Amino acid sequence: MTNMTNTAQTTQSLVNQDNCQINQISLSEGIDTIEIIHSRCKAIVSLYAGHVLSWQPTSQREVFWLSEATKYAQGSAIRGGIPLCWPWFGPKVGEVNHGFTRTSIWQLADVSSNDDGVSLILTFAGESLAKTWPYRFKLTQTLFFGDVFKQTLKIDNLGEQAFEHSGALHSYFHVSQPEQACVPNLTNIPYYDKLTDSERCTRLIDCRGPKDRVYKSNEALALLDYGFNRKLVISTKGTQDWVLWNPGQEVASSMSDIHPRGEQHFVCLEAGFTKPLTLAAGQSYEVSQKIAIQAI
Ligand SMILES: O=P(O)(O)OC[C@H]1O[C@@H](O)[C@H](O)[C@@H](O)[C@@H]1O
Repeated sequence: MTNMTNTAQTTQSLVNQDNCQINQISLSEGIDTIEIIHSRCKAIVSLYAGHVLSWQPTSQREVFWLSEATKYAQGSAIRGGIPLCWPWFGPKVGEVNHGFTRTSIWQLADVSSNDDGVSLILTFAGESLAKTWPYRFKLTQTLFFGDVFKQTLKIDNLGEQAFEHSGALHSYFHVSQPEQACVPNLTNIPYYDKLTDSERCTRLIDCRGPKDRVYKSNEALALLDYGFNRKLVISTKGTQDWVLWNPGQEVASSMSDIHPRGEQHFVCLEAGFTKPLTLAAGQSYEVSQKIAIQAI
């Protein structure tokens, strides 16, 4: 968060209790963050992009990786945390990679806390926000930060025609080293390998990059980290696949928003529905993930 602290800030207190402080911090360029300090955890969420930046349960290491070189500026995607990819996953000619949601401003609709943690509700609605995607929609993101983390994205089609959409909860998990991290549940699961444009099924030994794979599984999985001696147990609803991505050293060093050697400390495990689904007029669709931490 080093490059956030240099920008002009004003702070508004939203909750001020013995076990919980929640502040809304306005950075320059119209970017606001919600900072949570609770007896169970600390967390930061950006209203720009509706983006979780940080979650650190008390007595644990940070769970999400966030680039020290990312920009906090309108029009730029934030590198790290949990970008929300929607209404499409991946590239689209003439449009922003992974959809406009991650470069749009969200509203804070509700904040609440109890002894277990903090819940936030964020919303983002619009119509015709992309040349190739002229539909009317509302997104409602519900977040819970405590000993566990829960995230639900509800998508409402508010228009009068069906639309196609795809997306992902694109989590960047903080790991000791990709070489020390593995996901046993993905071993022997068939995947589409974006790097070779081929369907494959190989043993997954560790998470070192370059890897860019769409696994055909939506089963709960565990990201084991033998350097940090912890296991992140991730379960989902409403998704179709898991995307495993780490750019590797060569590609990362050409990306201006990844700090030097930054790729040595994250593994992206994205809860996705990467193949387009049809959402009828007036209908809604939900994707969610829950993350718990266990020692190994
Ligand atoms: O640079 P972006 O748009 O944030 O995308 C990062 C990566 O996101 C992953 O989801 C994709 O599978 C990769 O192909 C892509 O490189």
